[in-house]
Amino acid sequence: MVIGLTNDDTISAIATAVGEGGIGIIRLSGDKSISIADKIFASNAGKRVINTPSHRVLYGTIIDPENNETVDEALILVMRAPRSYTCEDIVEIHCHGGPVPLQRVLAITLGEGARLAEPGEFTKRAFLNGRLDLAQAEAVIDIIRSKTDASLKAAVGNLSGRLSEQVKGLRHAVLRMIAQLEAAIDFPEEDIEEAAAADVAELIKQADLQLASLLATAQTGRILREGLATVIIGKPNVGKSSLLNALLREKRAIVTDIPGTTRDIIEEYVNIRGIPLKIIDTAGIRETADVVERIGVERAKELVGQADLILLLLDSSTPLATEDKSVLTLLSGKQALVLINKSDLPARLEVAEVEKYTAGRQVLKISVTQGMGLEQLEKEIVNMVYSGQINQGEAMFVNNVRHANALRQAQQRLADALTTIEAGMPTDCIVIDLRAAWEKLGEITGDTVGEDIIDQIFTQFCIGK
Ligand SMILES: Nc1nc2c(c(=O)[nH]1)N(C=O)[C@@H](CNc1ccc(C(=O)N[C@@H](CCC(=O)O)C(=O)O)cc1)CN2
Ligand SMILES: Nc1nc2c(ncn2[C@@H]2O[C@H](COP(=O)(O)OP(=O)(O)OP(=O)(O)O)[C@@H](O)[C@H]2O)c(=O)[nH]1
Ligand SMILES: [Mg+2]
Repeated sequence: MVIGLTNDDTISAIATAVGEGGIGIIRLSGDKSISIADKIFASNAGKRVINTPSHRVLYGTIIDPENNETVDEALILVMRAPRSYTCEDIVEIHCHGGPVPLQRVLAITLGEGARLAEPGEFTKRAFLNGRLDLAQAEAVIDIIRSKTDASLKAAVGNLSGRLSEQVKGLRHAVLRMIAQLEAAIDFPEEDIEEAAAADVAELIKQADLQLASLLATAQTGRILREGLATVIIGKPNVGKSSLLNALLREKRAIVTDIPGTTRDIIEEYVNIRGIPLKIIDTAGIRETADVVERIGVERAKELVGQADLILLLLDSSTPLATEDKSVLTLLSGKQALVLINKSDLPARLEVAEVEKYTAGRQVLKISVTQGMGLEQLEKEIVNMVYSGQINQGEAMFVNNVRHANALRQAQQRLADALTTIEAGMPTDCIVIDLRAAWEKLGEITGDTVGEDIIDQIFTQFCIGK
């Protein structure tokens, strides 16, 4: 998509969700917002939009200028540049929240010279006009898409600039290192350059610590944003679908006592104590001649490869079968909890026996139908996600893969600079590595990032945001 330099246009879009709602909002941004609104709005008190100060509301009706027809009753909110979300003149038209009035009012604004906004264009303007940096703009979409209170909290922290501040601090530190080295180059004495390089080596180590502690939050941050990809596996009839239903607290998947009930995968989001789980119920894993079931089994095995967490179910009422052992081999290299289900029934399978095959992974006894052990299961999941992250309430999370990658690359560049120093290479070479680190960090805040990446980020937004 080409957006290019379209900042002169006045843009318009429906800002609220489609469908019926109490009220709905059409938002205009740009130089002509106020004059367009003035033309299509009649205030009950006889006031004019063009004379309305910033952050004031008028009450009246929207009139179609084509035929002077009254379209809807509305409130008009005026926010004048630069005191607005986009730093441009903004007018919001609050009308009744139905698709027909909203589309009609939108069409009227377009008829008066506004252009339909591209996805994310309001927030893109906020970024281009310097109200938000790129990481903050990305936090806006994370807020909209947040899945739990904890995800929301992480995103709101990023909108307020918590991550940006740290990144800016790091960039500043790298810039100071470059300045120190460049100043030393100008001295004829060799030992001044060497001393500067030794100072910078220390500073790099400090910056690396800060980067490492930021990156340590990335795994949890990604989970808060995208959900913990959790796959339930096990041989047929162990209670996988029952567990999904119990965690969801609704009867989502079909449960029967017939092995091979679940054929296709079922995917749902569930909120486990603030952690969003993308939970996937799979077909029971076994050798089978049934073509449909076999495809289901193959897909279950594939999903294991992509999962963050595996919940492997066994049946307490039967000894370990060959099928169980083959399912257990799938755990290799994965984070997993092993659950011995149906522990309400007479036990034929003990924890100690199972532990022979689980390579130190935790084994819990549960009964889905009796609700036994489910609380502990939820606690263990939370522990796994937050492990090592103390003080999570106030913590800042790198919740975005793009940011984590840029941080990792910056860290690599700093490591390169350190190697360069230790090899006694010329100061110019150190500066090249440091500059690369500085640029990588700038990609997070959008200070050093190409238009293609910017476009790619904002086109993921919804229209009207
Ligand atoms: N109706 C409505 N609700 C909304 C938004 C909106 O645009 N419209 N927002 C966005 O989508 C969010 C709020 N974001 C906003 C950010 C800045 C300004 C603003 O006018 N800022 C000025 C004025 C500050 C002041 O007077 O204190 C400024 O910063 O200069 C408004 C909303 C969430 N709720
Ligand atoms: N006694 C007892 N029965 C259970 C328990 N959990 C599930 N069941 C029963 O076990 C049977 C199979 O449950 P499902 O949830 O359909 O098992 P599944 O693993 O999804 O089975 P497939 O989809 O066929 O692979 C049902 O009759 C459940 O009611 C439990 O904790 N105790
Ligand atoms: Mg099932």
